[in-house]
Amino acid sequence: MRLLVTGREGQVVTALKEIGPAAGHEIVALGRPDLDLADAASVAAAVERVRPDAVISAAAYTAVDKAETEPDVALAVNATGPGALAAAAARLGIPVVHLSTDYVFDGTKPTPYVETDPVGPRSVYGSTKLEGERAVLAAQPRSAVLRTAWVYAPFGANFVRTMLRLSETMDVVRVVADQRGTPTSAHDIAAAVVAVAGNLVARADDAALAGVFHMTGAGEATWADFAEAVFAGAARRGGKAPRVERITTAEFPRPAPRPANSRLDCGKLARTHGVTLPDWRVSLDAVLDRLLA
Ligand SMILES: NC(=O)C1=CN([C@@H]2O[C@H](COP(=O)(O)OP(=O)(O)OC[C@H]3O[C@@H](n4cnc5c(N)ncnc54)[C@H](OP(=O)(O)O)[C@@H]3O)[C@@H](O)[C@H]2O)C=CC1
Ligand SMILES: Cc1cn([C@H]2C[C@H](O)[C@@H](COP(=O)(O)OP(=O)(O)O[C@H]3O[C@@H](C)C(=O)[C@@H](O)[C@H]3O)O2)c(=O)[nH]c1=O
Ligand SMILES: [Mg+2]
Repeated sequence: MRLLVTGREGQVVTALKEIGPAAGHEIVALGRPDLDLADAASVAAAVERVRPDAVISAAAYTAVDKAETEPDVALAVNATGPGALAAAAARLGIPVVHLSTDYVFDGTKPTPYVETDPVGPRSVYGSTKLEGERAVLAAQPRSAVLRTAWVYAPFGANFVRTMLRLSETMDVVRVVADQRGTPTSAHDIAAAVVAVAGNLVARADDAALAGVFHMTGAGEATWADFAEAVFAGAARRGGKAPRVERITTAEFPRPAPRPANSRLDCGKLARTHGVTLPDWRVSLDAVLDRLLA
């Protein structure tokens, strides 16, 4: 397949550029200024120029706290732009795989979220991503919206690299222990996105392949558990392992609220697309190997 991916340096787009060609796929990654999600005309022109087999909507305004003071930019990038992307895909008759987030939920459910649970975003980032889901599915119903969470990679801005950076100078790192979710590797996402796109292209008449799906690593953790696993992995490779001080969300105030429960039930994706992501601890090990080898 020839896949047009939005963004150039993001975690998921970079992982797609790494794994796509080896699997026989051409990855055309386009970002600003050639494809600017805040400029709908540039988005449509890019899709028409590349004429891909499917579009992967991986770019987003992901700075969760900064979005609180830039709601207009976040809405343009996370919703209006993806809507224009999906409209252009619909005109060419090609499917869209669009990435979304656990932050569409309020986090009050005591058990993992399923796709039919009511949404209730508590942040500008979450509400603009929800608008993006709706814009994509309205413009091109033959789309798969994949909600993932807690994404990390050997590159880019993510929690694993933040923790390793803090470990250089700190003996104790304070990390919230009352938000629960599942870390998800960008490379696992990339492989899953290719599989889902392949299904949508190969079985264009199968409406069950479209819609909203949850897609995270397997297992669960708090951010404090995640930090401890990063430090334990660093220690096994001869690096520094600060102590994690487990704190509450109230003890770590930030502009945007985060959901207390970010766990996503991924059964629908497994049943419909045959896609299951590995346990988060296994994938973390592979990323630490690359970062600390
Ligand atoms: N990071 C996470 O923890 C999570 C992410 N997601 C979702 O997964 C997807 C991938 O996230 P991730 O790879 O981590 O994202 P990153 O934050 O690593 O990268 C964001 C990407 O978006 C691009 N971008 C930002 N603004 C624009 C714009 N105006 N026009 C075109 N491109 C733009 C950036 O471009 P450039 O390369 O030029 O800077 C970059 O490639 C996103 O949809 C995100 O909402 C969901 C759950 C968790
Ligand atoms: C750096 C740091 C963070 N934290 C907490 C804050 C927060 O609750 C949690 C994670 O911090 P982050 O800044 O990585 O969180 P955040 O940017 O909110 O991560 C989110 O990004 C968006 C794009 C998503 O879609 C989500 O799935 C999620 O991955 O850890 C600590 O407790 N101690 C620390 O030293
Ligand atoms: Mg962040």
